[in-house]
Amino acid sequence: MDFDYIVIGSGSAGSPLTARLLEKGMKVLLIEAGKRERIPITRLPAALIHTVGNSRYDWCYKTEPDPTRNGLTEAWPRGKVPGGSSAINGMIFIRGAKQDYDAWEKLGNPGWGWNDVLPYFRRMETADNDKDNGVRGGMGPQRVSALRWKHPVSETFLKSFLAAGATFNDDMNGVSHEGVAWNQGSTRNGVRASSYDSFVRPKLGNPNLRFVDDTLVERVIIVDRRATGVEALQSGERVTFSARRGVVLSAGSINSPQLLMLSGIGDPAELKKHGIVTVVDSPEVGKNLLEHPGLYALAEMKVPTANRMARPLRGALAFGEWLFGRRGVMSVPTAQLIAFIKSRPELEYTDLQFHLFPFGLAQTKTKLKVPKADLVTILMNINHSKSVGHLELRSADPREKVAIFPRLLDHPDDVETLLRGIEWIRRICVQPPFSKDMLRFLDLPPEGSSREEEIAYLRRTTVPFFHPVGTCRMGSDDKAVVRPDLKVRGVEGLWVADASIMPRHISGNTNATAIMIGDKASDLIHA
Ligand SMILES: Cc1cc2nc3c(=O)[nH]c(=O)nc-3n(C[C@H](O)[C@H](O)[C@H](O)COP(=O)(O)OP(=O)(O)OC[C@H]3O[C@@H](n4cnc5c(N)ncnc54)[C@H](O)[C@@H]3O)c2cc1C
Repeated sequence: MDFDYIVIGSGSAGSPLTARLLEKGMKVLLIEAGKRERIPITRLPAALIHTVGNSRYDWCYKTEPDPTRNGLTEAWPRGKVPGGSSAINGMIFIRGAKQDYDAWEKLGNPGWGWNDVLPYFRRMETADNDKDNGVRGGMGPQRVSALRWKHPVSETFLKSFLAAGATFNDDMNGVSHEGVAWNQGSTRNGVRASSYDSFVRPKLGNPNLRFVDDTLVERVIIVDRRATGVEALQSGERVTFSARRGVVLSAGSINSPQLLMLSGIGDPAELKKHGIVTVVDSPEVGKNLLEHPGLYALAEMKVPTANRMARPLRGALAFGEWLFGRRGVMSVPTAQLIAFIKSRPELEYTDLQFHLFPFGLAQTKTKLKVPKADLVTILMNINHSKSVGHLELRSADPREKVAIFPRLLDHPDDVETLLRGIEWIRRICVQPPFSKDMLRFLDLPPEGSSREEEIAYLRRTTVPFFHPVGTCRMGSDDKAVVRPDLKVRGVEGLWVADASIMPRHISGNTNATAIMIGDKASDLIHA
C-alpha cells in the first residue's frame, strides 16, 4: 500500500491521531515497537502491578544518578505495547487546568489556549457523568468512568481533607479542577480503555490502515530537508517504509527526541559526538525535561485497607469478581481521590496535587510488591515544577537507550513547595475521622522535625510521577523544536505529536492531555 502518513507509536497520542487521519480518508501506516498481546492482560486494571517494570510491556528506562537527590537512580516506566503508556498507566483521567493551556498560548503557541483545546477534550470522550454543561464530552471513543468501587478508607480520607480546609469538587474534569474529587478513570465497564483499544482497534478492518507491531523505528529518512519515510528494524531485518505526505513522531517524551537526534535533528555538538551528521541545528531536542516531583507518604492504618485484597484467597475472590462482574477492587484505577489545592491562599494557581491510594506498595529493585500491612498511600506532587532535566544520546545505535538526567529537586522553590505539601499531609491526617483510624506514618518525618531533617527526607524520597514532558518543546521562537502547528522546525513533512511537545507542565496526570494533542494534531497536520 502507498501511505499518506506514517505514525510512529500507538500510544496515548499516536492512536487518536491515526484514527482521525483515517476518518479524513488518509492511508496510514502505524508502527509500534511493542508486541500485540495474545492474552490481553493490560485490560485488567489491576494488572499494572505485573506490567510496570516488565520488559514485555515496558521500555524499562533507568535514570542516571541525580545529584539533586543524593545520587538516586530509579526506574522510569514507559509503555511498550499497543496503547503505549496508556496501556500500563494508573488510568487516572484528568484534563488539567484551564490556566495551563492559556499559559501555553501565552508562551507563543496560538491555537493552544483553553478555548482551543476544550473542543478536543470534549470530542475525544464519552464520560459516565456527561453533563450538558458545555464542558464534558459525548460520543467520543475514549470512555471515562466514575469509580465502580470505593474503599471505606477513601470516604474517611475525603472527610478529613475537607475538614482540613479543601473544597469538594463534584467533577474534576468539569468547569474547574480545583478541590478534592472522586477520581475518574480511562476504563470502560471495569476494563482498562487504552488509547489503542479506544481509537485504533475499532478501525483495524479499515483498508486504509496498516498496523505493524514489534517493529522498532530507527530513524526518519530526510531527503533535501523533507521527511520521506522511515528506516526500521523488523524481525532482525532492516526495512524502509515511505509516505507521500510525511511522518509523525508519537513515540513519547523519551523516544521522540531520541528519534529526532538519530535523524540528525538536535544540538550539532551532541550529534557530532556520535558521528551523526546534523540536518537541522535544533539545540533544545531532549532538553526541557519536566516532571511532577512528589512523594508517596505511606500510612499504616488500624482498619483494613485494600492491601488485604492481595492475599491469596482474597486476591482470587477479587479476580473472580472482576472476571465475572467487572466489579470490585480490580476494576478501578489506582487512585480513589484526586485533589488540587493552593498550598498558600494568595497563589493564583493550584500548586499541589494529591492522590489517595487505598493500599500501599513496596518497590523492590525492579518490581512493585503488595506488603501485608494495612497501608494507604497519600501521593503529593508539585504541579509546575521549576526543576528541569534533560536527555542525552548514548550512541548512534537506535537500540541503545538514551541517558535520562532528571534533576528533580534542582530548584529551591520546588523544595519549598514540597515542604508545604508535607504540612498539608499532616494537616489532613490529624483531622478526624481519618486520624482515628491511622496508626502511624511509615517514614514521613514526625511533626516538629527540623527544616534540615525535612529537606533531607525530601532529597531521599522525592520521585517522579511518570509524567515526563517537554523534550520536543513547542513554541514560536528560534530554539523551539516544533512550531505551534507541530511541524519540526527546519524540515518539511515531519511532525511531533505526543506529550513531549508540552511547553509547560500541566496540573494533572498527562494521559488525557496526550490524547488531546494527538486528536488536535490530526487537524493541524491534515486540515
Ligand atoms: C506507570 C505509569 C503510570 C501512569 N499513570 C498515569 C495515570 O494514571 N493517568 C495519567 O493521566 N497519566 C499517567 N501516566 C502518564 C501517561 O500515561 C503518559 O503521559 C502518556 O501515556 C504519554 O503518551 P504519549 O503518546 O506521549 O506516549 P506513549 O503513550 O508512551 O506512546 C509512545 C508509543 O511509541 C512507541 N514507540 C516508542 N519508540 C518507538 C520506536 N522507535 N519505534 C516504534 N514505536 C515506538 C512506544 O512503544 C509507545 O507505544 C502514567 C505513565 C506510566 C508509565
